[in-house]
Amino acid sequence: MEIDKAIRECDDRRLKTKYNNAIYVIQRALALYSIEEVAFSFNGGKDSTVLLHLLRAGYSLHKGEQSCINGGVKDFPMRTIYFECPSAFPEINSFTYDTANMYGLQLDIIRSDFKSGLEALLKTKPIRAIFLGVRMGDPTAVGQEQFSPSSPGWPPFMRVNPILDWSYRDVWAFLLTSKVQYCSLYDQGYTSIGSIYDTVPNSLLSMNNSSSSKEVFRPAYLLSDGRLERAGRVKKLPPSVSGKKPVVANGLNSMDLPKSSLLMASAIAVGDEILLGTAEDQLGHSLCRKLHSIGWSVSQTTVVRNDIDSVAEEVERRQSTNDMVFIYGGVGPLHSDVTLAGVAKAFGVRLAPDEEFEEYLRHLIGDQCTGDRNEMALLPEGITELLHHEKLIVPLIKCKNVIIFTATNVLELDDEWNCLIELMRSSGELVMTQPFVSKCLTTILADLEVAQPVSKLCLEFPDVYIGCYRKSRREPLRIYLEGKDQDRIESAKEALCKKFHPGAFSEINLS
Ligand SMILES: Cc1cc2nc3c(=O)[nH]c(=O)nc-3n(C[C@H](O)[C@H](O)[C@H](O)COP(=O)(O)O)c2cc1C
Ligand SMILES: Nc1ncnc2c1ncn2[C@@H]1O[C@H](COP(=O)(O)OP(=O)(O)OP(=O)(O)O)[C@@H](O)[C@H]1O
Ligand SMILES: [Mg+2]
Repeated sequence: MEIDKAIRECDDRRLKTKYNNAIYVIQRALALYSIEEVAFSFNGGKDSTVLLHLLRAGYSLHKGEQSCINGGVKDFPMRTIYFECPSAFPEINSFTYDTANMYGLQLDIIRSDFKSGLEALLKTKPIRAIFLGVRMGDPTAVGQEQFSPSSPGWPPFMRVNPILDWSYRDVWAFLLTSKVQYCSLYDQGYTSIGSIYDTVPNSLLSMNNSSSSKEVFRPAYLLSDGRLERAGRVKKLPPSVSGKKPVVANGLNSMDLPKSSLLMASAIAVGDEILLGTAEDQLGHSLCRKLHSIGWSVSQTTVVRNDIDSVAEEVERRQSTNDMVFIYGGVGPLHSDVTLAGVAKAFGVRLAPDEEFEEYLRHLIGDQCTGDRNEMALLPEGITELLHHEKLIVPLIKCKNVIIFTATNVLELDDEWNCLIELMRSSGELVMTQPFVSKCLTTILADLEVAQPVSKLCLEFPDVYIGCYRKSRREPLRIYLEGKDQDRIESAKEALCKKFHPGAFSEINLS
């Protein structure tokens, strides 16, 4: 079979791995279901074109035809479904029909929507499994495996996704290596094709020549960043206006929130080395100061082991009771780097290859990243948002209300924090509440003398945080008053002083 031969003879190791895995899925599906019971959902797009040739190769191998030199171009009896839509590009339509002709596909053309079309088809045909060219990163791929039963409410069939883990690069490596035809739109700058109403050529491929009136585009395979595959799709609204909620408690919108409201965060350090006493957690301290400086309260800082369940349990607990959770440590390619797996587990999702993140890593570490599988580019599926900032070489990772810092020291944290604040401020996602006001008083009075009056003061000023601490047993006691209302802090201070003889307290500046 010509496809199989072309891939096996090429020297792209990654492509071979992807090909072998896809062929394996196809062969297992063909072992499970008879050829009458399977169908191929083909729409002339690049992903389904890849799948067509994988299916031809897989079917041929399944039948033990490896020795067939010409590959039997028309020997592909699998039922092929095409949902034809009036808003499809004419080039897509003609490519679909021409391809069906060339390979002798038995085309079932359906002109209704996917669901009712499938309902009608499955009533008359014994179809039990449908092959799709869905890839991770496609909006519809979330939660799907290579074998995924159709969703509740859909007619029952198995969705088989042999190229689920293929990237944009993998798709083009396959199409170019196997030298098969693809829809002409991909040579005109289209990189992902929807309908005529929502798809334009990808401007990143524009060869903008001012002397020519018609814009010219380079072919799709020259798009170097697969993460920008959908840049030619009509833009969705930016996060701040697309209904995404700012990070605040109780489902309130930032606009509704009084500036004095208390927002709660917690920090999780992941590191056996901290628990072993080998290293110190300096980031937690720095993070508390930073959060405090923007008026946020920190409910807890914890240290957990480099263990998926420990991370998952802590994240699950904290994310449900805090407005935001910050986690650091345990991010990278080492055996102990399990933070992302823990976050994924906490939210009940799996880790999936993230093409966008993989491109960043590829630019950062180049060749070391071109393996068959890049573990570092696995991120919690469907809940991850990459926060890009020009000053960061890799974007920050945000999973719902959990921010994952990659910083390993305070200076790196400063950089990540500053970028985060800038980004979330401009998108309206982070509410900057009124900063805290504090006063610190010292006294040489004994603890026993101040104990009761200070307890009473706490009851009189429930909105003011009143704390006592010492730097050492020999030094004076420090009483700390903190809150968001300057006048209340002043009143609490006066009330405290009135309870003792004049001069019993003196105010010190802590900054
Ligand atoms: C053969 C086939 C099977 C599908 N099965 C399901 C399904 O089980 N559950 C579902 O929610 N959507 C299913 N869909 C719909 C797709 O997930 C998706 O909504 C559809 O491709 C629309 O994408 P678009 O809006 O980008 O055109 C199926 C589509 C096709 C073509
Ligand atoms: N109109 C359709 N008819 C039949 N199958 C379809 C249709 N639309 C989508 N599909 C199935 O869903 C898969 C995913 O569609 P998707 O648009 O992501 O990829 P594609 O169209 O193959 O390539 P591209 O991303 O370049 O548009 C297709 O490969 C195909 O299997
Ligand atoms: Mg498409």
